[in-house]
Amino acid sequence: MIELFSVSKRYKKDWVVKDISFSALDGEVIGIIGRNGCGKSTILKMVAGIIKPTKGKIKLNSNLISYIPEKPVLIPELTLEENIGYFASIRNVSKEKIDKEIEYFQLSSHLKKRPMELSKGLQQRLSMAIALLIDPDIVLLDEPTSGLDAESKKLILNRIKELKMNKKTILYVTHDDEEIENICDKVLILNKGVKVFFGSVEDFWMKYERFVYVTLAKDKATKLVRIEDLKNFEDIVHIRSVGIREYLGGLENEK
Ligand SMILES: Nc1ncnc2c1ncn2[C@@H]1O[C@H](COP(=O)(O)OP(=O)(O)OP(=O)(O)O)[C@@H](O)[C@H]1O
Repeated sequence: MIELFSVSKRYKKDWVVKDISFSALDGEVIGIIGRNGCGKSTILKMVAGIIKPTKGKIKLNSNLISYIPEKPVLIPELTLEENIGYFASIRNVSKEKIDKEIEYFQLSSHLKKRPMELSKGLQQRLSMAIALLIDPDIVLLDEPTSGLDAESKKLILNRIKELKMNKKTILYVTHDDEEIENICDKVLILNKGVKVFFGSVEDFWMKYERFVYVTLAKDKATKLVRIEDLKNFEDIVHIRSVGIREYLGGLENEK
């Protein structure tokens, strides 16, 4: 469990996280959403204990925490096998657990390669494998699937679902609407360091008016339409939902 009580962070004169409170229960995935620079990574780093809040308090029910930053932290001189071995030796991890992670993330045919020789997807899979060696209770992920190939994405998302089933508490920074709908139980929406919304995806859509994109047969034009206004169109050939991020981006652009 993760609890934030009125947490704020200041860098020099700038408050980049302002008075944030929320809690994440065991077995919950909380999506952290917002534009670039709105304080998402700063929140993860404060929960991970890498940086300290300027104000407020963070309570965790376990100190078994894994933080997976957006860019994998690997030792360039070591092979994949040596990287895992090194991190496992610091944490006293069994050979059985190492083999399990290598197998899960399908890394066995790449053991002798150095990080530079691995694709972005394989580097991220290795980073996840290392992070999960300690069997953490709290997992903090910063856009783990951003820019990855489909196979790596699937492996990582399935593993997150499994962690959730095993009652781990997960904070998940994402820019991906589909992932928000598929794996997040709740979302924390930030704007310039301020909490705009915290609650379930369903509650978000109850609170904010829902729009969809429709394509009309007549001119094949795509229009943004309120759900309750759909009945006014007779020639719709395609409907696409508007995701949370897209929705928030649209609102900001309209201002
Ligand atoms: N060490 C630092 N010193 C000074 N300012 C910082 C530092 N780290 C982050 N910032 C600033 O704090 C703000 C929030 O940064 P943060 O990385 O938390 O945003 P983010 O929402 O994760 O952005 P992105 O989506 O681009 O990763 C930004 O304006 C950033 O420039």
